[in-house]
Amino acid sequence: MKARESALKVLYAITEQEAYSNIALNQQFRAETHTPVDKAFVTELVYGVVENLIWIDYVIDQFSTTKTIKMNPWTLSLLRLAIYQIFFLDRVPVFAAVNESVDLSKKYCKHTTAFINGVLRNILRKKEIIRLPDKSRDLLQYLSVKYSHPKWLVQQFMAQFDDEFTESLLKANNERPDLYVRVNTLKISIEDCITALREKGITVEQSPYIEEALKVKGIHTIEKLDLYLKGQIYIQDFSSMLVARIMDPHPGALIMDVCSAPGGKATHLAQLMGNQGEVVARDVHEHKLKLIKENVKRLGVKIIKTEVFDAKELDPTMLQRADGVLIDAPCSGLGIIRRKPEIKYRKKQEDIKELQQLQIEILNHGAEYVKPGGTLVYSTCTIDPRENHHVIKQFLKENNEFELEDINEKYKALLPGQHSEQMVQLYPHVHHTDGFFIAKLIKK
Ligand SMILES: C[S@@+](CC[C@H](N)C(=O)[O-])C[C@H]1O[C@@H](n2cnc3c(N)ncnc32)[C@H](O)[C@@H]1O
Repeated sequence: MKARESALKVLYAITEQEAYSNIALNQQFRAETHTPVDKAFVTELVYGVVENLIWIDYVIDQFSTTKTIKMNPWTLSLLRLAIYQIFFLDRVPVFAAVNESVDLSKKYCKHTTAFINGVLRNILRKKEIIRLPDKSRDLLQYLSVKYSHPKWLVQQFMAQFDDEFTESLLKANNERPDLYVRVNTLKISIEDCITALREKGITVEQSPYIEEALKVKGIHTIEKLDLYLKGQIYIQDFSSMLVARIMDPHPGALIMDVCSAPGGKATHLAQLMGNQGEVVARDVHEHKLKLIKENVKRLGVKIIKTEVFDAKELDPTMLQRADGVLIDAPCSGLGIIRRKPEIKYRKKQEDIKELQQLQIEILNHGAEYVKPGGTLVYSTCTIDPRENHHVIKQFLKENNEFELEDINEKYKALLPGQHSEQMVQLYPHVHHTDGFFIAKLIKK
């Protein structure tokens, strides 16, 4: 199958069947063989279209008599694919972008071939006259179309941040994130890992903040690398690595990770503990425990005990026993739009309130497992204060036996950028990491 056809199928799965971009791409690559260059092209097309969906539809709606909302999904996907290539990919000849969409329509939506051809040629003829909404008259509409974020989300960001900050954030959300791997020091030294990666022709930059965090460039499929298969590296964003570092567990400790699948932070905790002590890794979804177990095995971790457990329930057998409890809470994911661009179209305003309730409930139960003098770490991959600062403030109001530790003071050396509060909030456009939040509380 050719690259554009694969991209079309993945796009259809994302927009019509609620698939996640990364999972749908992996499934397509398992089903169809592509060269590394083609895989990179399919990935670029899929992410590019999803990131710019509102802008692309805005353009189509200006030139088509049938509006996008009423279009057959295959027709719409083919138009979106061609338009992304015409406007965003200089290296793709315009005729190739148009002809391939027209050709594919003969297989997927025969009755609209002439329509697709007509709309695309119309856009090509008049593309110089396309105008964004007027920024000075309607900033909200302008930002929503230009950076393809739904209006409610832009409005929410504008209420939380100033206009300049909001625009930089929206822009960064459409950029590709850096790829980080964590060196699994249970299996290889950092130096040897860097050397081995470089020998494969991979560009490696060691983080100045966390020594085991390596920024890597120039790899097509990291999962096929020998180092990966041998469990010497784990794919994990820098911001996620901060969590285990800030939990700062000692060898021999008992740590509970109550929302732990697929086990990124749990395995990092075990690594920092030198495989001594115990990490109880729980998740509510039984099928996700398999992912933790696979990672544990590959990484050579010996101290993780996996358990299915709903963190909304209280476990009376664990009360005040843990040295550390990690709540890496389910959240809106508004900090990882760069990785999963479909998040911005799927989340709804009302989801945030529901999530906040769940987060508070899980945090309250997790707190019960912390022994006096022990640690409670709360983290999310969102930038919404209602899921972050507000959750912690409410918790502290109701639990005066806990107090905030000043992460900024104690772990300054680990943190990129300037921070002015005890909790840490990272933003993609400021810190070049995922949007991420961490708070650390100590039980008196
Ligand atoms: C942010 S992810 C955890 C990522 C993980 N800590 C890591 O570093 O790999 C949140 C996890 O919480 C789990 N989850 C959601 N609701 C839960 C609940 N009520 N009890 C336990 N786990 C839950 C989800 O299945 C998901 O795996």
